[in-house]
Amino acid sequence: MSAPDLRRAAAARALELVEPGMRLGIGTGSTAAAFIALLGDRVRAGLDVIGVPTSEATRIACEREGIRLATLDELPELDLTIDGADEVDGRLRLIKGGGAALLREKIVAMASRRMVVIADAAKRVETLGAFPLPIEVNAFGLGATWRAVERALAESGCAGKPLTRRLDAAGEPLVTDGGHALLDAHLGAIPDPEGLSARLWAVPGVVEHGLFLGISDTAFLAEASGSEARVTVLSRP
Ligand SMILES: O=C(CO)[C@H](O)[C@H](O)COP(=O)(O)O
Repeated sequence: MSAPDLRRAAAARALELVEPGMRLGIGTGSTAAAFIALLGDRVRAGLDVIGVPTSEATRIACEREGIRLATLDELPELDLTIDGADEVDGRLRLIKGGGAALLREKIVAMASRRMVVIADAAKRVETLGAFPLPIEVNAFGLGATWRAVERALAESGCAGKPLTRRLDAAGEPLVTDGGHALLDAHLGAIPDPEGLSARLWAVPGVVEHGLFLGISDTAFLAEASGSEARVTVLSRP
């Protein structure tokens, strides 16, 4: 069972939630791409839905599949967002932003009545933080913001952990779809995600961070079971 097979199995399970006429938030990343491909098949077979993409990459992928799109200005309330995640804990708290789309992903998820995560079961963790936490920051005053973020991390029990600036494929500083810089905090473990979230939001140059807390209520996690993919449903207690 390959990783693409697992992504497709999780995406197929989420597709069962999609009903005609729904306004969908459409996530970013390789698992979201599997969902977009399956949704495209359904749209070509006559399903009428409209989507709001969470990144330029997703917008292009949806257009290629013939999925009708709108902006969040045109559709400020959505029925359902389907998106991937980099880590999922037992309380459905997430780390997202591995694909640099965390800001739009969070705005779209928060505008949705429901956010459902699709992922390989390997993303399920006991404690968030092994995946570097993405922190989107305004490029103005980056040095000062950097130091303030380090202080916020230290106050949250994550002292002395390295912070790096995300680079793009060409090795240049990455610029997000929103025109911002992206930092990655290599924490190993986040003992208090809610406390860290509050402290990061208190830093003026922080635009958003990749902790999604209390946003998603369901995750479809796919793992191999013999030659089949088994999808486990994780629900927020
Ligand atoms: O948050 C994201 C993009 O910003 C993605 O959803 C996350 O990185 C998971 O990606 P993938 O499905 O490729 O593992």
